[in-house]
Amino acid sequence: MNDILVKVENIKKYFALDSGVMGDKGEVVHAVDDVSLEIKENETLALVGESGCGKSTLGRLLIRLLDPSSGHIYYKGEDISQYSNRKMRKTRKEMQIIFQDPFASLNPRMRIIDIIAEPLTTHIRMSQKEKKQRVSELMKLVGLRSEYMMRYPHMFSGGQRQRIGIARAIALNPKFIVCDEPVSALDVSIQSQVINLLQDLQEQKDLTYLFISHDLNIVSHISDRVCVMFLGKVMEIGDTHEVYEHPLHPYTKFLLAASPVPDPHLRNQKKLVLKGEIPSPIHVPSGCRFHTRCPFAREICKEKEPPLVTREGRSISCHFPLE
Ligand SMILES: Nc1ncnc2c1ncn2[C@@H]1O[C@H](COP(=O)(O)OP(=O)(O)OP(=O)(O)O)[C@@H](O)[C@H]1O
Repeated sequence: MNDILVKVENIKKYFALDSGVMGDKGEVVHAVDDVSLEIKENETLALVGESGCGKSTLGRLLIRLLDPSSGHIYYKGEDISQYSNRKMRKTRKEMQIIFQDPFASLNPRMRIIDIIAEPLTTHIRMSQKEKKQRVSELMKLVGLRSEYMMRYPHMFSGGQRQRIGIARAIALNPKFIVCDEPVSALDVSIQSQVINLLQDLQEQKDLTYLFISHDLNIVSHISDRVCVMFLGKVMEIGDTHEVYEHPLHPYTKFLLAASPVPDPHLRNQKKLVLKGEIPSPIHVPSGCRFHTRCPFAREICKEKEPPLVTREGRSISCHFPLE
């Protein structure tokens, strides 16, 4: 427990947009902009922030579904950021992803047995009997009846499809799973069942999760620590309950205040109203990139980017943290 499983150092992902029609210089989206963080073995680190702040891009970078523009990614202490596809093969078995949309992420023309067994058959040679056996075990593990393995995805509900996605993700006994908004496409009544399943599997199989979510209630329920991102950058990281009770970054406080939190103690927190719109990740503001929206911004915030400073397990990037 508490060994570092995944670590990123100064990771960046910039997307170059196509050049304009007049042949002018193409613009660059700063999707992930110099992020450093660690994920401990067996923990759930939640990644939160408004739409477009770079959560999915960061999740995909960590498991090398995307190549970083610069920076380093370490898995079990090894720098995998420049690994070739061939070299990634072994590591990739230990890293999986669960996607948001269980309708789009399952091939409608494939039977469930083939969907779940896909990662197995690409990595391991197995007979049809062994495949059936393993898929049957996996289906039981995620609460599905194995008699349904010859059916197609359209014959299942959203929650069941997400269970199929989860069975596929755990087929190779991974250690690290990026859960990218795994329940946000599901009915609220189904969400907690899938969350409980993820928690049970984590316990049984010693899994480590990066849990990407918009829903701060779910995050408070499932995560050990939370990382708050804004415009490609980390604003705050810390123990989830401590961050929820005493947010130190004005942006974290805003996110919590804007979210319907059932805890009456948190509900009474003073509301914080942000100015303006989220700036463009193409034209990132100078200094602290949050300054154009921050009600507490002063002159230095416009000029100097605050470093991410860690004290007593809490990291924060702000010139004037809240008391
Ligand atoms: N392939 C791409 N090409 C160009 N821009 C991209 C690409 N992928 C992502 N982006 C941009 O990078 C930024 C970060 O996107 P990302 O999907 O990582 O954010 P997010 O926080 O996961 O958002 P959401 O919660 O809406 O999924 C956005 O501005 C997005 O438009």
